Amino acid sequence: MGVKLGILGLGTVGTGTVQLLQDLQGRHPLLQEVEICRIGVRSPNKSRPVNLPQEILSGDLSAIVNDPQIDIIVELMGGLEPARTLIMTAIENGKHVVTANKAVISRFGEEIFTAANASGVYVMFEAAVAGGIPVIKTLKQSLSVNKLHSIIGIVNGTTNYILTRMQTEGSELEEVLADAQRLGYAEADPTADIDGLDAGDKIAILASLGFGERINLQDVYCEGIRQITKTDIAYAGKLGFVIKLLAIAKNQTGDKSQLSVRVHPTLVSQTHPLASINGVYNAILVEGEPIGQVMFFGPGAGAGPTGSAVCSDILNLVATIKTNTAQANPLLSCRHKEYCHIAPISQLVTRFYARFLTKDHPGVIGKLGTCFGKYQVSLESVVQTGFQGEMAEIVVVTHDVKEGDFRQSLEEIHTMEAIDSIPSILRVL
Ligand SMILES: NC(=O)c1ccc[n+]([C@@H]2O[C@H](COP(=O)([O-])OP(=O)(O)OC[C@H]3O[C@@H](n4cnc5c(N)ncnc54)[C@H](OP(=O)(O)O)[C@@H]3O)[C@@H](O)[C@H]2O)c1
Ligand SMILES: N[C@@H](CCO)C(=O)O
Ligand code: NA
Repeated sequence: MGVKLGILGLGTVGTGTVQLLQDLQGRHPLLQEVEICRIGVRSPNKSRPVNLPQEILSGDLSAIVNDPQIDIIVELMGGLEPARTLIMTAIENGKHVVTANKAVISRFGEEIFTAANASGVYVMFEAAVAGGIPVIKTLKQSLSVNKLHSIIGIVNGTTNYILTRMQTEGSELEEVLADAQRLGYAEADPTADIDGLDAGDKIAILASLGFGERINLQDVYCEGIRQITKTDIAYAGKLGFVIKLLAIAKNQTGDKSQLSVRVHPTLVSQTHPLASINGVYNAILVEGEPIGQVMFFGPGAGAGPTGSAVCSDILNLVATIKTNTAQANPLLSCRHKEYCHIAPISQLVTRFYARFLTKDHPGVIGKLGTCFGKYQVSLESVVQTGFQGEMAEIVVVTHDVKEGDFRQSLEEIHTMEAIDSIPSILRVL
């Protein structure tokens, strides 16, 4: 007997998944057991780039998750609702679930995985983070024998594409964004990508797998790339850095009480392995004991790569169904019980880059230095190269400092007569 799939959504990822399942030569033989039974879409009569019997397509998604014949529901529609309710119904009906939906998993993980464990089914989500890069199963299985120190990723292709082009062309964000939308790399509403929210969902998922407990999405600090200018990219370059939107989960103390989970644009040394990840590509650098550093690189989106991730989950489920064991496989099910304590961003210890516009008075750099000293901010470098109109431009890079102390020093600096403005404050890896 074949394993029967009900697929919800036949857009970019759904199409990539169906195309892979329709072309089985040279792939794992277990995929031959898979039978695409029903596909739910919004507009069943729309023309599609895949050949399917018309009767398979339906606009009644609820009927699919309630169909007793279906073994696995593959949710590839996106959005919070009705995706969440359909996933929950599928689980209650004893069906395994595969989803690419990072938004649903990062927000409703507790409800979904608790229900799945109670129903004795698995919810798989390899496609939800970094598309085709097999990072979910790797963190859950291969790397889970390590004690992790950090997970640092470029997990949003749209912003990496924009930052890469700003860097190579010396352009401003708006120009590149408009072009990226025209080329179909950025969505019509790019908010979730540009403001770091998509990367926030993804690092919440990776952190929960890497550090063994649930993450409350509200605790994840998210800062996007809207404020990045070509001026900062140029200064960063002169100082030996590139600017990347990094998603970081880091255990600052080793006892999980100081886990920091955050997304923000970051100055990355040009010699760091993540500095050379350009365009729409994703990469994730994991550091743990005893493995040391391991990095995954590849396509984070697109029909083929994401379809590959979805089908790898389907393959795992087919193998499980075919082995017919009543025991839950702890490497496939969710083991989380508690929520992680996440340190507030004010407790973060990091280096900073800051750019000041000041009056061109004697002694300004000295006054800045004195104020920094008062708040334990030690400077690694100070550069004054340019002018913006009448204003002198001063760029500093600090040594490691507690974010709360640094922000306090900036509050005082803001009140100085010689300081016009502080156009940018960025963290340095
Ligand atoms: N695109 C990527 O490269 C990528 C990468 C990683 C993860 N993901 C995730 O994969 C999921 C799907 O993304 P996608 O890019 O494939 O989306 P998409 O191209 O917009 O396709 C969505 C599909 O779902 C159907 N659909 C949406 N809402 C529906 C509703 N309320 N009722 C019935 N059908 C509905 C649409 O039907 P119609 O075709 O009839 O409109 C369409 O077939 C999302 O969770 C996304 O975050 C995408
Ligand atoms: N919008 C996402 C797609 C993959 O989740 C990105 O740009 O990486
Ligand atoms: Na993946």
